[in-house]
Amino acid sequence: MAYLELKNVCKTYGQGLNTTEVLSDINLSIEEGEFVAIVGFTGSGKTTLVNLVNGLLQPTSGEVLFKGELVKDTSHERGVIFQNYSLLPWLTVGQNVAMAVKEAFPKENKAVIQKRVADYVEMVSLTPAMNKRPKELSGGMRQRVAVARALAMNPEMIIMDEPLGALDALTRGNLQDEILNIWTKDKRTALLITNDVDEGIYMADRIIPLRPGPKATLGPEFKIDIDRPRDKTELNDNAEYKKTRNAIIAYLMGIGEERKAVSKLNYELPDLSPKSFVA
Ligand SMILES: Nc1ncnc2c1ncn2[C@@H]1O[C@H](COP(=O)(O)OP(=O)(O)OP(=O)(O)O)[C@@H](O)[C@H]1O
Repeated sequence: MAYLELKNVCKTYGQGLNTTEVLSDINLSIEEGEFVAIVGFTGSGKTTLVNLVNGLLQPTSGEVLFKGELVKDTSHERGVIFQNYSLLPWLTVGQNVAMAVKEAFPKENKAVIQKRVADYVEMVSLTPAMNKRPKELSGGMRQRVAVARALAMNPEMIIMDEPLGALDALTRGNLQDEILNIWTKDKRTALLITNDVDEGIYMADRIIPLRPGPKATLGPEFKIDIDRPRDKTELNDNAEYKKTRNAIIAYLMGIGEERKAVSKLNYELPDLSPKSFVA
């Protein structure tokens, strides 16, 4: 049995003449312990997909199953790191993280909760900002609080909706490593939505493109056959990395060209710029 399974999932917004089928016939199967990345075009329905997996949205048709059960609601078994950091503005950094930890561990005593909060705030290097409110933080700092908050809840499955997009390269690299550490150490399952092909190759076991909508659907999967732990500095010279990256980019560029030929809409490609990783 797959750990997470999407079977023929379609999602439509609007009614009558204003109906748009955003996602069409999505089939996805993720095994326990896997790390899967979905690379998608801007506006293709990535957040809709995350919300279906998370339980915030229900499919118009088809099924989303988590450990064999229909996903009907959100659950802290599936922790989501959203791209828009969604912190409570009247709570400090520590209080924002503590609220989530208390929800996930309602029976734990105050000292255990405080220790967990301190550990995760430290993990994202925000201990000096522990007592600050979101409006006193930069966008990147807020995003780091959102990462700490989601991971501190110890979710069985980590779902990430372009979580690191707003961050500078160094912070982004550090958080990628922290997320990978937690995924490895705690044997988690992860679904990463990203527009950064290199981030997908560095982190995932498989990359699956989400073709642009309307009626976005998943493309063929690309397996990332590179041993772990992966070394960012060595990746640039790794033949498998180059081969996989080229294949994914050729596929995405092909879709871009195909779409341009049939539509005047300008689709924004995922980030394909050549990259040197920051060690
Ligand atoms: N609640 C809604 N009602 C109507 N249309 C919606 C709703 N939510 C999203 N859409 C539309 O569905 C499409 C996909 O949106 P979604 O946010 O899932 O895409 P995305 O790939 O996450 O976008 P981005 O890359 O900009 O974050 C867009 O055209 C959007 O306008």
